[in-house]
Amino acid sequence: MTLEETLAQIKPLDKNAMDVAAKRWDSIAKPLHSLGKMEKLVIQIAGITGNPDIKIQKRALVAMCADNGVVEEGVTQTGQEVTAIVAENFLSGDTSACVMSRQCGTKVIPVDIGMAVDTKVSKELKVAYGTANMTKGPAMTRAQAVQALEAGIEMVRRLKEEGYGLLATGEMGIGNTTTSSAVASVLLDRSVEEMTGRGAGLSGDGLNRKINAIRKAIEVNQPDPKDAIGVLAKVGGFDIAGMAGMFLGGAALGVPVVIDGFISCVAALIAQRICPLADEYMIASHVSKEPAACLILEALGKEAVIHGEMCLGEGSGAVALFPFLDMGIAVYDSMSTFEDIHVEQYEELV
Ligand SMILES: O=C(O)c1ccc[n+]([C@@H]2O[C@H](COP(=O)([O-])O)[C@@H](O)[C@H]2O)c1
Ligand SMILES: Cc1cc2nc[nH]c2cc1C
Repeated sequence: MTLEETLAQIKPLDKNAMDVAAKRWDSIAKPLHSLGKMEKLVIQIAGITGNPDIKIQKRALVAMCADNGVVEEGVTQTGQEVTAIVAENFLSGDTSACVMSRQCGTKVIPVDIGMAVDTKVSKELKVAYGTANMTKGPAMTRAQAVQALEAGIEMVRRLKEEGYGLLATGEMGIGNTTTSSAVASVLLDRSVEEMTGRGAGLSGDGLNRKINAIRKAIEVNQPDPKDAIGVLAKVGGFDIAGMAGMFLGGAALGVPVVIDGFISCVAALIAQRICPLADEYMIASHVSKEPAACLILEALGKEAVIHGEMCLGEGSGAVALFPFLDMGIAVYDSMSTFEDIHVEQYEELV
């Protein structure tokens, strides 16, 4: 499915399905609205799928793995080779997000969307061998940005066909908090300092180098904030693009896609700027400890469930939401109603 075809398919949420789901919650024998965001998320999922009959779904975490040319500027705590090592560990089940996923019956699928080297991870959807150094010119071409968006859309299409009904976004890419801060600073029109944090554990000097590199990348590339694909191409990354594609694909195909941490939030923001209707289809999970994450969620109008001071990436925060969702869906699906237990509700006095 091309990007253009995908965007043409995105419609508002199914309000009828949401009304039926809200009524079902209100009939359940418990204080009204007392399961808070559990209730809201289940109603949102009914709107996304167009079906108020929600069952516990086959679910997957897609980890978009890519390298970022900007690491040449000394903006990270570890070397670029870590991307490939962790990406391969996704295959053997040996990353933190893999361990968490096993706890909640989630299949983990790493995708090489643009790593600098080839690994055992499938490179079927690979766009290029890493991005260019954005302090010297655009990170990628516009055509590559579209190709990476379409790779994300394609993952959602395939997984839906295989019966997956709930997807978590994840990523692995040394340097991707630098690109994410650059994109966030441009799209939200906020200062680079405010949007930049320590990523995967950067020291004081490193943080200054990171801020300067982002400033330089923005100065050299002059991204237009009104052109989200242009911003993505100039100062973004393939990992961000792949996740943004997943959000657009989820919106077009009626599949709930869960936002993870900072990098995933930036991808969600790009998807929303490409297609404003798409944000209704995104599910917020947690607020990353990276300083800009809460500002991006606010700009998206999303309230996360988990305030856990996590900032690991890989999709770890997104899968952490799954047990919460499972509990909500189980109550929604199987709990007795007021009528079942012969309890009368009084009319609300106005
Ligand atoms: O998801 C987050 O909020 C998050 C915040 C900080 C770091 N990370 C992870 O750390 C890596 C990027 O950090 P860095 O410092 O290399 O830009 C990347 O692989 C992410 O998965 C992830
Ligand atoms: C080991 C390691 C694992 C990661 N997972 C996500 N980002 C990461 C960064 C590092 C350094």
